[in-house]
Amino acid sequence: MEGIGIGSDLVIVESNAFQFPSCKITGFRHLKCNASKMELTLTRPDDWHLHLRDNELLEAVVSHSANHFGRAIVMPNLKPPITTTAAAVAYRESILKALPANCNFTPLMTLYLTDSTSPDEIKLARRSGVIFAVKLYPAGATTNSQDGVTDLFGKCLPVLEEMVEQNMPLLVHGEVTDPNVDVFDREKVFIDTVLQPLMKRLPHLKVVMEHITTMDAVKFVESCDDGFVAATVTPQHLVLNRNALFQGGLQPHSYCLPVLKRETHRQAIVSAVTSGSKRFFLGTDSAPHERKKKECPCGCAGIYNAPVALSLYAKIFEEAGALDKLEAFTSFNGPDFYGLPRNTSHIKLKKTPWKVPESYSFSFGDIVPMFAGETLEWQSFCV
Ligand SMILES: NC(=O)N[C@@H](CC(=O)O)C(=O)O
Ligand SMILES: [Zn+2]
Ligand SMILES: [Zn+2]
Repeated sequence: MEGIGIGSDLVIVESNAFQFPSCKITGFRHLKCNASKMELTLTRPDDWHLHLRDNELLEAVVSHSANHFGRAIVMPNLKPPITTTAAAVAYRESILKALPANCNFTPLMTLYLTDSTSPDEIKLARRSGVIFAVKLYPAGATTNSQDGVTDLFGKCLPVLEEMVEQNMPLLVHGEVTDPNVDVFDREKVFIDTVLQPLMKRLPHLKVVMEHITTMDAVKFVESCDDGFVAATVTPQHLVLNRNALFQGGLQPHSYCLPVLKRETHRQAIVSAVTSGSKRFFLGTDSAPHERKKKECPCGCAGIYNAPVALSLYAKIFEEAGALDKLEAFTSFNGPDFYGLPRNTSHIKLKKTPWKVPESYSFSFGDIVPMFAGETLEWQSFCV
């Protein structure tokens, strides 16, 4: 086979097999290389966990997601939360209104589960055609979760049974709220005390463990029956460990929930997503809060990563020598799990350094993105 040398670290060979220093990618049809740049063409990704907020914040942030993602599962933790089909339909309208012109972005709506959600509401949601999942926030677990569920097995079983009937996935913020449980152990304890019993009781309930942070979550997801349990993974839980919270001082813009964990957990999550398993897919959990609500004595949890997410996912897959598995993670595994068609349009990722803005300014204040002011290697472009 004849190879074209293009610098010290990359070689193209005519058989469509590429040699990387640490890996070999074969038959990856979209990878194009030239002397100094690497360029990937990917089926347009979707974001299976996104906070778009409402009003001026919605208008401020929506284009950062809509420019690069085809669809997004939109979280319902507004004030007040989106607990009814009617509210979700109205919220969807306001998202569509806030979109930039000529933008092909579809919000996939969710319902916020409460102790009093009725099985009829699930039927209505399914019939609406615009609601694709129901979100479980244990009451008090995270931002705007005060109206969440206090007793899943005691209060919500009829609703969960109806969700099985309707093939409606349950999305979980998987942390217990017991103040006696160490904050770093809350995901593991949730798996042991809620998710394991739930899957025993309702093995045909579709569940997405959102924003997983531990090797315990990886093991749990991998141990479940195929097609019923999956997980979303954020950029921050792939690129940062808990040291980032204290790097040179307290770092509010690295604070999210579930909180970052130790390095061994980060490595387990990287291995899981770059293994090519279909059970893991892209969910940014991009969660914008105004700067003054992050940089204050009691800062909100949530990282605004929409502008940098694709860049960081590409970096992780590249470092793992698994760029050939990136497209399944960003663009195939999610729609396949939800039973939706894959997108047909494409985006490009180019290895071209760019500087993340220090902040984004709006009339109401500013928002600081993840890795503000830093230089990242991959950039995404619409095609
Ligand atoms: N992830 C976060 O830290 N915050 C999210 C809520 C959530 O996803 O838990 C938010 O809405 O701000
Ligand atoms: Zn959450
Ligand atoms: Zn979230």
